[in-house]
Amino acid sequence: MSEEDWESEIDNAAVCVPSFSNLEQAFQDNQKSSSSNHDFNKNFGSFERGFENTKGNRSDRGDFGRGRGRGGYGTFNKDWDSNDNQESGGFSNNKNEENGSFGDGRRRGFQRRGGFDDDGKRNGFQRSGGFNDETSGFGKGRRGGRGGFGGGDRNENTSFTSHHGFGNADEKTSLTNRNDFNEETSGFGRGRRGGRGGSSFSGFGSEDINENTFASRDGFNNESSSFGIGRRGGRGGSSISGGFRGRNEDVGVKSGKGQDEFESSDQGPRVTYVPPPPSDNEADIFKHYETGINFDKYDDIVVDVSGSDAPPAILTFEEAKLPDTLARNVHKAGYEKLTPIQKHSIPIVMAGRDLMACAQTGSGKTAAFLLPILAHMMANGVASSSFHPLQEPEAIVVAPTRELIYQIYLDARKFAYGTCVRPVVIYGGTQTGYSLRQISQGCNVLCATPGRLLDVIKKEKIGLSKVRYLVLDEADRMLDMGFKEDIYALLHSPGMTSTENRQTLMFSATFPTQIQSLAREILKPDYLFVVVGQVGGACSDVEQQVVEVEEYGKKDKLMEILQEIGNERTMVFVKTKKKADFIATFLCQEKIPSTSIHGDRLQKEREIALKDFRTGQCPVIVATSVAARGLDIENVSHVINFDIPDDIDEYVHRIGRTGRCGNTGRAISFFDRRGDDEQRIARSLVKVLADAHQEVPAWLEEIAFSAQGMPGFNPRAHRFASTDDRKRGGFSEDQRISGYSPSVAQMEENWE
Ligand SMILES: Nc1ncnc2c1ncn2[C@@H]1O[C@H](COP(=O)(O)OP(=O)(O)OP(=O)(O)O)[C@@H](O)[C@H]1O
Repeated sequence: MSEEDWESEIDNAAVCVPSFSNLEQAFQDNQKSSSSNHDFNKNFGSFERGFENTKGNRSDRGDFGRGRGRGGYGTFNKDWDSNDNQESGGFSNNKNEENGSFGDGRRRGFQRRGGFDDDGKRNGFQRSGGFNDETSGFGKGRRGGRGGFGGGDRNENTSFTSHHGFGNADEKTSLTNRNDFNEETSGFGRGRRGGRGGSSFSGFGSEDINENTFASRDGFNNESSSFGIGRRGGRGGSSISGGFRGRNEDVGVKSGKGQDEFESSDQGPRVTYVPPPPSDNEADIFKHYETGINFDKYDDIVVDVSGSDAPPAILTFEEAKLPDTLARNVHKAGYEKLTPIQKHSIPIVMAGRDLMACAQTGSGKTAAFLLPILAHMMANGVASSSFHPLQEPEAIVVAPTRELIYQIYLDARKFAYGTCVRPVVIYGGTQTGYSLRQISQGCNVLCATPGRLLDVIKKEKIGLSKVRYLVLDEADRMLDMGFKEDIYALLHSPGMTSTENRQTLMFSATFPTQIQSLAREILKPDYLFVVVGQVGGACSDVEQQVVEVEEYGKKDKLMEILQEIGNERTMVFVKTKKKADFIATFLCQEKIPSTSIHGDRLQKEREIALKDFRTGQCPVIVATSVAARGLDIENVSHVINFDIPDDIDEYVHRIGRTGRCGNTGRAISFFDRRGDDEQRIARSLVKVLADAHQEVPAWLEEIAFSAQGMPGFNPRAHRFASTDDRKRGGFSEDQRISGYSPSVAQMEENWE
């Protein structure tokens, strides 16, 4: 069979899989019994898609991978769907023995060597070689052909029996070690090594299944496709929790260095996810939430504009003299009054100046750059772009996360509604072909994550010679480690307009002085710097509270707070991806409908998670730093820092997910005085609290004071430029004294 044939093989395989009706029933029961599991069922929907037309009795024969006597992808027999896997061995051997699949031990199946056999309860998938030995697996491993439910010694101590797993929930044997499952072993169809296929099966079975069952998936599927088809990942395999994973679907992280926010088409499996198109309904396009009681108080915030010949601020939208359609759209979006950053940025951008702008979270920075760009483009008679394989946009907006760039795109689309300006969004985790199709249909304003942008430039689908506006949103992040290289690559891409011939605009709520000097290199020398309030200051509408909790007491404290909060929308930030899954799962078990978002989740899952959070289906989302910046979600009443970030800017962005647009919010941060991050951040935290007129606990002040002796702590460093760094001769004290280092949270999210 040729390479290409695998796809059809897997398609056909769908017909041959066993019946999941019992299982489905179990899931449905499950859904009824617990409100926390709806996502699982949603995922199950996808799963069905992958295995549609299943024929009941074929299960006896296994063969997810459709025959060839290779065991294929195994069998789901009655033990499976009755959630008895642990007790009875789950994938009991009888039916499968003959057929490979889950049976027939050593070389092919699950039993004998542990896995789902009679020892299931004791061993789960573990100990004696995981599911199989090196060559077997659900079918067979690399040498054996297809399948590869994984295996290998690494599975030791890694069982599969938790809420994420096959069987009944069992905290003790939960999936916290799930990643071990894969490393260097085949693991459920760990593609390249694992042969063809396999499955992740995360979240089959018990009543504890819920949205977070996905958690194990990535562990299993890393570098593979598993149940998908996967170029590298071998052929086939499944990601049941995430639905069918097609060929070469994204697994998120670019290996080695780099951001999790994008993937390069050169590396790793190809992505097939095509996001659903946004609604075309006008009411949906202009849907917005109300400004809060403190919106008018924005006017009291001190604004500092530095640089020469700054144009005067405008006070009203009328003064902006926006083209009629744009003005109408602004009105329809519910914008009646300008925020301070808009008052200053709009005339500056319209005057053709470069800009570095810093204003508190949730104060309308997106419109502050989109409106003048669109107005300018319209006033200059932008040509309606039409189909062409190479597009040359007039404006490019770059942001560090997929969800954020999508949000910016929606804003651009809203403001450009009914005009000939066509915004397009492209981002990692989605099919490249889809991005290219979107671009080729016409593109005036390109919103992109950096990796995907470089990709399409390299493919010569985007030309840069007409770029008049380049926006870096969350600019400090974009110039920080991880993204900096890409931004420089963008700036030096062939055909890119020179600094003199374009306007470069940078926006953020934080701007460490070190980054300001980097930023200067890509701005015109006469750029203007607008600071609303204090650079890096927290949003004044967020009530901040720091609670001392030791690590082991955090879960209980979280429960206590969430029970108090009730159904209000809450974001819980943790330090690692694994912890995000773990906490979300824990909350679901405690009957608090929760979801999670982090860089190891598939893009589709990330979008579903966010949607569930936005709609209130899951009022709690547990997130890593991937969700810290920019996300604008209505009615987030609380942010809880389960783990304190090790970087004060990260803290400011995280708590800025609440208290937006004049609304009030509350942030509660757990502080374990023995933690390194806590020691590192203590002093800056005290300053942020004090600056925002929040209560600073005495014990925190004490810790901050004693933190001076901590390694890595720089007592003279202050990260709070009150204004333009040029005023201090271009170098900050902390820059001179110590090098800038990225936050550990960023490292975890981006580099892991
Ligand atoms: N002038 C305005 N009138 C009413 N609502 C506005 C106005 N400007 C912005 N908004 C709304 O305020 C919310 C926050 O705006 P936006 O997301 O642009 O904030 P931001 O400053 O970019 O925040 P962050 O720093 O977190 O990225 C959005 O819902 C936006 O639609």
